[in-house]
Amino acid sequence: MIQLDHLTKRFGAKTAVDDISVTIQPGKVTGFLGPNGAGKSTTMRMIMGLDRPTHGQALINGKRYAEFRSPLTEVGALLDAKAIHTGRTAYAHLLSLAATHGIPKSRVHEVIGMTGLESVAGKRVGGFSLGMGQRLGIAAAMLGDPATLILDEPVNGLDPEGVLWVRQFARHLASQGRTVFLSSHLMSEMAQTADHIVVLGRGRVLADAPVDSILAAATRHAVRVRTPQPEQLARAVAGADVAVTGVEAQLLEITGLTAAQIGETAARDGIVLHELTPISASLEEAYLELTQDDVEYRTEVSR
Ligand SMILES: Nc1ncnc2c1ncn2[C@@H]1O[C@H](COP(=O)(O)OP(=O)(O)OP(=O)(O)O)[C@@H](O)[C@H]1O
Repeated sequence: MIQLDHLTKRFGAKTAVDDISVTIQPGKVTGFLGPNGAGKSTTMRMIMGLDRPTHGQALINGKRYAEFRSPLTEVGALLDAKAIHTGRTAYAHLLSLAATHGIPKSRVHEVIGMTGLESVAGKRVGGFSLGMGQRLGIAAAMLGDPATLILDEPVNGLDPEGVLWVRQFARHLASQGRTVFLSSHLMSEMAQTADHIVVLGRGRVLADAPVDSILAAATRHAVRVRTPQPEQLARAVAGADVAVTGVEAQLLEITGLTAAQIGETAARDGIVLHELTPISASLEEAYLELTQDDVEYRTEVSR
């Protein structure tokens, strides 16, 4: 479990993380979402003891990172996949990490197998693809068999196969009862990977909820109906939770009813329909809406 308790980080006048209190539960994949600059990496760095909070604290299973006598066996992290000595082989890299933490050689072979690095373990890390580098970073994070995993943008820049692998691996680790906390700036990716989502915008928590309820709240369901009898249809479907909006002369957008309910009402009243289309706002659109006031660097469209 990871507990963030009024966690705050200021860099001079800039507040990167602004008083966040969140609990990240074991046995689940928790997605940490937010636009660039939202404060995700800074939060993860504070959990890992790499940045000191200005205020508040971050606890892993009840302790601060600095209090662990053997941190690698408590928490593994992938924070910057490129920060690896490039001249070494993957095997040598993992072996030296293991040696300095009293981890047996057999575990190095285990994590190499677990992350599918067998065929490249003897190759120099400098020649690794991004995907292989990510796998190596995850292998290093798994060396101490930690109960808590923190991965910063683990799918960034990966091909579809790599993305799928990270997704399945994260789910597998959570199913073993581990706490898995991973960041992304892509809602669609997180919706497929996470059980629970924490959305950050300008250092503040904008949402902290199970992925299902985020999806339900985020997606707008409406039905587009084309009919030569719009007034009649609007009267026929009228009800407390129903909203009818005119889009064009013979085109309505109706919320609060399913396409089937609208079709049946129209049939009952003899109203002719030319089109009946369920529409839903994409998840990515909903996420942009949620964070639009919180994007630090907005792309200006020049005309
Ligand atoms: N060492 C630092 N000194 C000054 N400002 C910093 C420092 N580290 C981060 N920041 C600022 O804090 C804010 C949050 O940055 P952070 O990297 O945590 O965001 P992020 O959500 O991880 O975004 P990204 O995906 O772009 O890394 C940004 O405005 C960033 O410029």
